[in-house]
Amino acid sequence: MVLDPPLAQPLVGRLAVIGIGLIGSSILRAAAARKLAGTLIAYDGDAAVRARAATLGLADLIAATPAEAVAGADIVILCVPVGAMGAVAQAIAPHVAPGAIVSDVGSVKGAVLNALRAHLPEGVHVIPGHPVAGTEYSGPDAGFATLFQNRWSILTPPEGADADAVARLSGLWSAMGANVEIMTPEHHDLVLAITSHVPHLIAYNIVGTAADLENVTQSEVIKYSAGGFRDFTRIAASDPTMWRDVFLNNRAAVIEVLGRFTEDLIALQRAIRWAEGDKLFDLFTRTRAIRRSIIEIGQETAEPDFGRERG
Ligand SMILES: NC(=O)C1=CN([C@@H]2O[C@H](COP(=O)(O)OP(=O)(O)OC[C@H]3O[C@@H](n4cnc5c(N)ncnc54)[C@H](O)[C@@H]3O)[C@@H](O)[C@H]2O)C=CC1
Ligand SMILES: O=C(O)C(=O)Cc1ccc(O)cc1
Repeated sequence: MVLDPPLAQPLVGRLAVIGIGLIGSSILRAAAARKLAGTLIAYDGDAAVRARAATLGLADLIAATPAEAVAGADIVILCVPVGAMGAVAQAIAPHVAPGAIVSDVGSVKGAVLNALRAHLPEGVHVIPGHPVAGTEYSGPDAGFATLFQNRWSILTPPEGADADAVARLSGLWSAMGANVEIMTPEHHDLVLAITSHVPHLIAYNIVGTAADLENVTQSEVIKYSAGGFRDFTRIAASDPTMWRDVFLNNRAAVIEVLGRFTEDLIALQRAIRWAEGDKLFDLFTRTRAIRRSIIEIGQETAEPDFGRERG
């Protein structure tokens, strides 16, 4: 996958990224590759990450404090775990210029909007966002410039948000290759509960169950793990802090979806008990069609290659 060529004129004067992990470093790489900002500034709470980001040349300036990072910034994007958004918003609040945009990339939107609005002053445009793109890897080395190419980036502006600010943020994501969609935080959190959060929970659960069984079967779980289980282990290798925070901050939607999921699972269990092959066959036929339609609209490659496609 290739990025479009650099812009003749940057879209943003100063772009500040707080949290230089997988997503933050991918934004920095994409913005640098396409010259989307006059100046790129980055800050991370971990000194070792700041040092690594400097070695990798990820920004024009690696700030020593959150205050230094956001001073004079036109757009600030918080790329920290969902549970850390409030503390970062509080730390930057006195230093963000009026009229600046503060956004984020968190996987949950309702709780993050509340956390940001609780701390940031009125004159700052709070426009939460979520690029629906990632891998099971973390840290500044894991990012890559093409991560957002042909992926959705969802913005969840609060009611009455400044239309020009939303357009500027949307333009930045488009320039990084993303397709931008706008929705309410509540809708986002319900949709992502079924498409991302509960699937991750299922992966964590099945790998945990298999690991417990392994005590009984003495390594056979690993030895004979076929394609399906291996795919689950990839997802279950995702960052524990990030995913703990996702579940703690999207509890209502996850519990709602889990309720539906367990009902459907029990129905499958019953079909197996009573040897109702038609029921199983019908469901598997429907789900196969869903997978094929996802491939057709280009949101997935036939062979997943997350994390291998660095550029
Ligand atoms: N990993 C993924 O596939 C995706 C993650 N997201 C969201 O992006 C956000 C970041 O995730 P990743 O980049 O994967 O995580 P990461 O673990 O790679 O990076 C997070 C960085 O934030 C820093 N950090 C933590 N607390 C901080 C604080 N209080 N102040 C300053 N820096 C702090 C950490 O030191 C770390 O370098 C999360 O909110 C996550 O929900 C969104 C889409 C995909
Ligand atoms: O690695 C995968 O399969 C993912 O699902 C990545 C991912 C993780 C969290 C998000 O909020 C969005 C994308």
